[in-house]
Amino acid sequence: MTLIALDDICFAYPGHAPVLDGASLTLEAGQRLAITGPNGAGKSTLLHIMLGLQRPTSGTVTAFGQVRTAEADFHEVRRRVGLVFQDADDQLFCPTVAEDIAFGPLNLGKTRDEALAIVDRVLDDLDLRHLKDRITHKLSGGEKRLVTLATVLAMEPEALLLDEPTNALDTRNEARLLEILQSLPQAILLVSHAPAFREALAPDRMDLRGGKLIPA
Ligand SMILES: Nc1ncnc2c1ncn2[C@@H]1O[C@H](COP(=O)(O)OP(=O)(O)OP(=O)(O)O)[C@@H](O)[C@H]1O
Repeated sequence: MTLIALDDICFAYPGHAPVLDGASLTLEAGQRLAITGPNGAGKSTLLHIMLGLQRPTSGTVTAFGQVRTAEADFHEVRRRVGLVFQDADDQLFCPTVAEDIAFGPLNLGKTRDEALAIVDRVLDDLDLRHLKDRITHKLSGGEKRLVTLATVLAMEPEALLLDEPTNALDTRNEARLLEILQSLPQAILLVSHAPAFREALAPDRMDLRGGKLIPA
């Protein structure tokens, strides 16, 4: 089953040369797909387009069987697809780790008790219980990355878009993250410059060059 399809996507930031020039891909349920390409190729932009954070100048975004164009179309997509941003500081904005993780479930209409149970479960799953009451902005870079993943998993998404998830992780935490991600049932679209991590998690790979995606 196709979860997300990009068809012939073109995109330029206002006043700049095109970043995407006919990029197409599909993400199937359970698939692990890596996107590679040089710095500035447009990989993060592509992930943002999938969630409607940027709108293509032409081309089609289809998610869960429906073409998505207007802002309202993307609300459901953002509920069902979790994005781990390249920069953790773009994602963490509550005073404590527990509040940051509870934020998504509360927004989805869970009660306070339900949200707190989810916080405990996700922190246990990721072996991060010790961070629960920490002040988010005082975490180390690596701790922030792992908490970011926790905030996304708390939403129980059907697919994960991971933008450089190993950034700021030491070797031990990179290995732990790999183990955690390998154990998840969700489809994963991975943008990563770390070849060993990428190959271990996502055997299928597309290369973004000249604004197009080419099977690699
Ligand atoms: N808000 C913006 N306004 C103008 N240009 C932008 C904006 N955001 C990104 N860009 C430019 O668009 C291009 C694609 O950026 P993007 O972050 O998608 O690339 P990337 O492939 O993810 O790069 P990296 O591997 O370095 O993270 C780059 O040239 C970048 O400088």
